[in-house]
Amino acid sequence: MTDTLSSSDLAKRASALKAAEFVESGMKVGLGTGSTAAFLVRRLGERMREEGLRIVGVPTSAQTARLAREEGIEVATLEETGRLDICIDGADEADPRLNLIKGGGGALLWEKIVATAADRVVVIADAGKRVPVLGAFPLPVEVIPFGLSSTRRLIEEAIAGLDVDGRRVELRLRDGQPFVTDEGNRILDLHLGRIGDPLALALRLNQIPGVVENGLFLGIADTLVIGHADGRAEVVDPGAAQDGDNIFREVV
Ligand SMILES: O=C[C@H](O)[C@H](O)[C@H](O)COP(=O)(O)O
Repeated sequence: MTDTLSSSDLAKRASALKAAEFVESGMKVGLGTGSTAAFLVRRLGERMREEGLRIVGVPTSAQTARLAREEGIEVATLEETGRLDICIDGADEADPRLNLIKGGGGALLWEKIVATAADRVVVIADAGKRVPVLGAFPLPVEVIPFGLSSTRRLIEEAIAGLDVDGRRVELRLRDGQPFVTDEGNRILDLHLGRIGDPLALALRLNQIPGVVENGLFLGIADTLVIGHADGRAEVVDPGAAQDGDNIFREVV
């Protein structure tokens, strides 16, 4: 199995295996989406079979719900669970304050709802996801299909006045057709290059009618687990280890 994994997948797996150790029996767990989160869900399934771990999982996408069920994890909704003990999810970019871009797989809306319902949010990623400044990865914005071209124009106008390097807005396609999210919405990818003020951008985007949510996760993550291809994983916990003062935490 190990032989067939790329070095990036080995790193993703290392971070997921480390984060799986934070999960204890009886916990209600938010289950992320994407290739890194898939390693986590499989590991939790393995722990259930090997050690009798008992958890309830709240998936952040239909895709993760399917995988969790395949692994024998009890799947529930947030309505059923109430607050979660922990949410573990991947990311597309993470800056030094653990602010993130998410939604590369189109699951940002459920992911943000599930993450903000959890007492602890752990991000799992390979080292390449760590960036000094967010924005090289296109920022996904979930919009409703009604009035899409008008919403898109308003987004273009909004970013024209903000501290970013690029301004291209692209409708996400899959197999030549507009990508459809689990909520039946569309994704606009904002090619910004560099996001000088993520908070200003997040607030501005979410004021636009037709925008459901954006992929900036500001002040949401508590811990970052960075995996390496040799199987090592570093746990970065800025709240505990560094300044501990995340200016976004109270705001978004
Ligand atoms: O919508 C998808 C999610 O935000 C993913 O967690 C993110 O795109 C990272 O995915 P991966 O682990 O596949 O790089």
